[in-house]
Amino acid sequence: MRALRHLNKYFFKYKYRLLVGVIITVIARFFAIAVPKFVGDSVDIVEQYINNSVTDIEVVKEKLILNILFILGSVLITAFFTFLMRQTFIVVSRFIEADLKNEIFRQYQQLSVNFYKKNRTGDLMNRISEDVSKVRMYLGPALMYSINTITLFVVVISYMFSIAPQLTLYTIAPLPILSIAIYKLSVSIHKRSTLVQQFLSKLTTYTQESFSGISVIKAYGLEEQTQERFSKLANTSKDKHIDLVKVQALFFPMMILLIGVSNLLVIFIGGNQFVNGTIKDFGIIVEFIMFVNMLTWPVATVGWVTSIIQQAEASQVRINEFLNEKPEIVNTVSSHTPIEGNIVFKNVSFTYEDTSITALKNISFEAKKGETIAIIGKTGSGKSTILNLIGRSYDVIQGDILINNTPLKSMNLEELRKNMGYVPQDSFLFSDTIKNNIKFGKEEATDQEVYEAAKSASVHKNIINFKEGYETVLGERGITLSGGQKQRVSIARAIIKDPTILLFDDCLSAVDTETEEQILHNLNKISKNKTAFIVTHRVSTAKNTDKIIVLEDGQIIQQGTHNQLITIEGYYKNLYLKQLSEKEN
Ligand SMILES: Nc1ncnc2c1ncn2[C@@H]1O[C@H](COP(=O)(O)OP(=O)(O)OP(=O)(O)O)[C@@H](O)[C@H]1O
Repeated sequence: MRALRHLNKYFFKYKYRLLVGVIITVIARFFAIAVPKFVGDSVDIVEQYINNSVTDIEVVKEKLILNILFILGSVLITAFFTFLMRQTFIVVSRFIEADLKNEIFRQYQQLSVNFYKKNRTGDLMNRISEDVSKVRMYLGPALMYSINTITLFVVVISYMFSIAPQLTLYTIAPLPILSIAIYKLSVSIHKRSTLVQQFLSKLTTYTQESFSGISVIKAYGLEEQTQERFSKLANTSKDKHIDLVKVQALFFPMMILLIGVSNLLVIFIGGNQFVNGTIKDFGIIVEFIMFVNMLTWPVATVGWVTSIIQQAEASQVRINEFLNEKPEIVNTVSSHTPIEGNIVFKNVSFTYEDTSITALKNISFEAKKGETIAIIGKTGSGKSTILNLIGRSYDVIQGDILINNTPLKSMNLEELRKNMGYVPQDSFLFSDTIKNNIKFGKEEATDQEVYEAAKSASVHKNIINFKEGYETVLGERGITLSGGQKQRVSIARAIIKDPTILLFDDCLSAVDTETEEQILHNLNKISKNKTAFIVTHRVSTAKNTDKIIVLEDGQIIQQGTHNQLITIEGYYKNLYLKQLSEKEN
């Protein structure tokens, strides 16, 4: 129950609603026990008429009608309050469920890129959906049934004791057995349903992948094999379901058996006691039979609730694990720290913790405000890592990165990110309209600003050629953009932000050289006061920049302008000559 303490703050938040819930439950149970009492009374009056202790049939009739009206009234009131009880507890549980989801999502947003690398997306999703659902069962049904059971027990059993103590003991004796049996059954049901869930999610993942990769499956003629693997998974999933159904099928028969045993005990022992005079009224036996039936379900819920709490505890442990995770990149500065574009790397070395790969070794360079820097080098040489470090996706441990002589860590992180326009290597677009995808960089942007940004990224003409223009929906529900179009929409998203620092991570690779030239030309115009870093494999991209940094194996091997570097023997000159001859051929 330790992990579940995390939820106490939410119980506190909704304390008044919960208090109302408890009062409603107590009222509902009080009226519920009135029914057996009036039934018992009715049997007694009939019995008295048969024994001739009451001789006037009109008195009997009047009493019976009155009891029927009381029963009807009690049933209606009980039903109304039971409705209110469910409304209160279940609604509160839905409130807390939403609050908890928000808390988890907020935490996810704060956690750094490294966290996402260490944990699988499926796991992150499960904790915010499956696990929260299990916790909700504890917040809603478990709480509601517990209060219901406690109230019913206190009210019913004390009433039973007051009218027939010995018979009460015999009647409730089998109930703990029922509770334990239901508990065992619930645990077994839970184990089996977890397996069912696992296989269902395997099946879903497999199906999803098969649909996404349908073109590869068809191209390699793998339909048969894919079908076979699907059938195997579907069969195992079916077997697991049957296992579950077998155990679930035991639930109600077991309850009926134990209710039957309790009823028999009431009839047998109650009957004997009535014959030997321990019990005076025959109606008591009828009342007790009704009480036994009334108690059975709450007793069964004790076992069920115990297993719900166990599952909720296990889920909350998993949720807390992520909630307690400390973000690696934190903002320690709340004051205003102007972001100017002078960026200096001083002896920066960087090793990725998870792979132990040293991506940068003793890197030093300077980028002045307004300059455009090209970073060029073989694949895996550390180009993207430089951009990642400027954007503080990771923190530097060895060496320093300074922006206007202030270490990066001493800058307000929010301000830093606001002043940064980053275009990743594989551009990601949301399943939304093109316009909203561009506006992602500046929510309040006007249509005109969106068009201007798209023009600067040389994608405006493509967009207006679509039937729906800027309102064209992308992704699964809509059209798929070509690689180059995607890259350019991503560039427009960065440009619209009008940031101080632009980080382009090889984001012109899918664009033809002519369009690339246009974009670079536009960029030149808009980046007068901005510092821009362009990671590239092409000399055509690098040649007009203010400085070119050539990386190899995490080290800077050359640095200078295009004109300087083509005169020096080395990587850049070789690349230049190679790409030149490719162009000529
Ligand atoms: N997030 C990461 N976690 C662990 N290792 C990484 C990570 N990103 C990159 N690396 C490793 O660091 C090295 C440098 O990678 P980086 O992405 O900076 O190279 P790059 O020059 O941008 O390559 P490319 O041109 O292929 O994009 C590589 O060996 C890579 O495997």
